[in-house]
Amino acid sequence: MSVTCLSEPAPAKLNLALHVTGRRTDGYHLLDSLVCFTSLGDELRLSPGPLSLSIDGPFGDGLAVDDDNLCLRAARLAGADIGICLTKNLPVASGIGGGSADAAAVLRGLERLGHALPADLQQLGADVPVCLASVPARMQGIGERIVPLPALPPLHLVLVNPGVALSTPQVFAALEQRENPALPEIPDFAAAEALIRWLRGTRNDLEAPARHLAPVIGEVLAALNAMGAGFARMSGSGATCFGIFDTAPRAAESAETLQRHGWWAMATELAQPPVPG
Ligand SMILES: C[C@](O)(CO)[C@H](O)COP(=O)(O)OP(=O)(O)OC[C@H]1O[C@@H](n2ccc(N)nc2=O)[C@H](O)[C@@H]1O
Ligand SMILES: Nc1ncnc2c1ncn2[C@@H]1O[C@H](COP(=O)(O)OP(=O)(O)OP(=O)(O)O)[C@@H](O)[C@H]1O
Repeated sequence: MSVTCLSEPAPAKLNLALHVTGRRTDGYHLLDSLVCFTSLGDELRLSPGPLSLSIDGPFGDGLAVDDDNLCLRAARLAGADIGICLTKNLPVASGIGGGSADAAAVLRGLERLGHALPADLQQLGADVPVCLASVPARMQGIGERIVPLPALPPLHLVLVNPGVALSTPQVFAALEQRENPALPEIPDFAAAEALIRWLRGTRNDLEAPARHLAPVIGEVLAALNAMGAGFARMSGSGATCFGIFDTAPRAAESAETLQRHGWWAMATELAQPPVPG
């Protein structure tokens, strides 16, 4: 029997804009979000079964290898016996979709090995459908309505996490205004400047409740602006924030400076679209 091992990247998810537009009767919130993915992310390797998980990487110690791990839940949902190695490069519970990205990467890998995708992906997490696509997209509903967008212009990004884990349900619970306007129409952006102009007319509605729970987020945003970011905002339910810089060297230099605060700060770019086949 041939032994097949494969690797699958799990890019970090960024909510460039995130509007909360309502709430369903089951308590889930309706969202309207411009989502993109970065070349920085976790890494998954799949090898023939039985079902198992090992975790390494800079944030591996913060994540228990238990049955609830989203990698194992994804494999069980797909009915697959598979050995999974996860290199955890992204901080846990940090608003950049680490768990959802990992689950989606396991499902993408299993699909390459001939497994069918499970029907109800959202039982793994609201962000799993958009992470499965891992391309720039408008995300609506509670995360199930995904409209892929034309490629975004190149962005020189810095991601900063101050080391405070935020619980997504707690951030949603602390939201004061649940019915906000939808995103303005999303044009085809010719350059980063046009995207930044558009972003200035949008919000992350979860930023205020997250800052209430973790005031250090305000310090992170101020530090990104002080470093010369053309735009800075929190992603998802926080606490990770992103800054958009003019050039890759300025992003790299800013990340290095921000690390001196004791924060996780990484320069990155938008993920390249997956190569078909
Ligand atoms: C805030 C976002 O990061 C934006 O991309 C996501 O919507 C969160 O996605 P996620 O972490 O995959 O979220 P889940 O694990 O499905 O949900 C965690 C909890 O967040 C709240 N939740 C999540 C998504 C959503 N549309 N409305 C919600 O109210 C619910 O209390 C839910 O129990
Ligand atoms: N493989 C995984 N990676 C990260 N978290 C996981 C994983 N499996 C289970 N979890 C659990 O999921 C919870 C959310 O973690 P995650 O890193 O996905 O949050 P997040 O970045 O805030 O996600 P989102 O941006 O989708 O809200 C954590 O409490 C963690 O214990």
